[in-house]
Amino acid sequence: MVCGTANSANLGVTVHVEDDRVLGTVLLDTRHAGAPGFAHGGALAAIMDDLLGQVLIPLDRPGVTATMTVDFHAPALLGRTMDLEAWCERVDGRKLHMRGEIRDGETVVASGSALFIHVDVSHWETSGHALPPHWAGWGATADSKP
Ligand SMILES: CCCCCCCCCCCC(=O)SCCNC(=O)CCNC(=O)[C@H](O)C(C)(C)COP(=O)(O)OP(=O)(O)OC[C@H]1O[C@@H](n2cnc3c(N)ncnc32)[C@H](O)[C@@H]1OP(=O)(O)O
Repeated sequence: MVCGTANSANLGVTVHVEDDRVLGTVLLDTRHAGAPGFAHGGALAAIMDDLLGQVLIPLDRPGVTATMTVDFHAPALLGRTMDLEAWCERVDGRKLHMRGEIRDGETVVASGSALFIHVDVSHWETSGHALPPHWAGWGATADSKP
């Protein structure tokens, strides 16, 4: 619902990995409004959750959000391309401490911190839906990492 290109109702987030960081952009419009002209905080929170979750890829650890805090520092205007950045601050066993920012130019519009928990890929098999083929073996070597 945030970045999936197969979903025409996605929020239009695009991301890529550079070294151990996730960088990206998003351009919100009237579909994502809270107050007129301003992005809904829930849309920003969804973007933050997904952005922080993308850090699982360079970490090579499958995981899920256990808890997340989003601080809203400045109003997010619709119709502006905002920059996204996220990284892993600390790994403590299965606990993955993620941080990220949504910025409009030099202004940090929102910052986020989350605890993700490293899970086995089998965590998602309980839904009965097929997993993406490229998830097979994901994180198999993660436990041997520092
Ligand atoms: C190509 C790929 C693309 C991938 C790109 C993906 C992008 C999308 C990202 C979206 C991410 C999501 O929205 S994920 C969807 C939303 N999240 C969920 O559905 C998660 C639902 N919750 C759970 O399934 C479970 O509660 C888990 C897995 C989080 C934890 O259960 P568990 O495995 O049994 O582990 P458990 O023993 O309870 O907890 C392990 C340790 O974490 C701590 N812990 C657990 N929960 C919390 C918590 N809320 N706050 C503080 N601490 C916590 C425990 O105290 C414990 O610490 P200690 O005693 O060891 O010290």
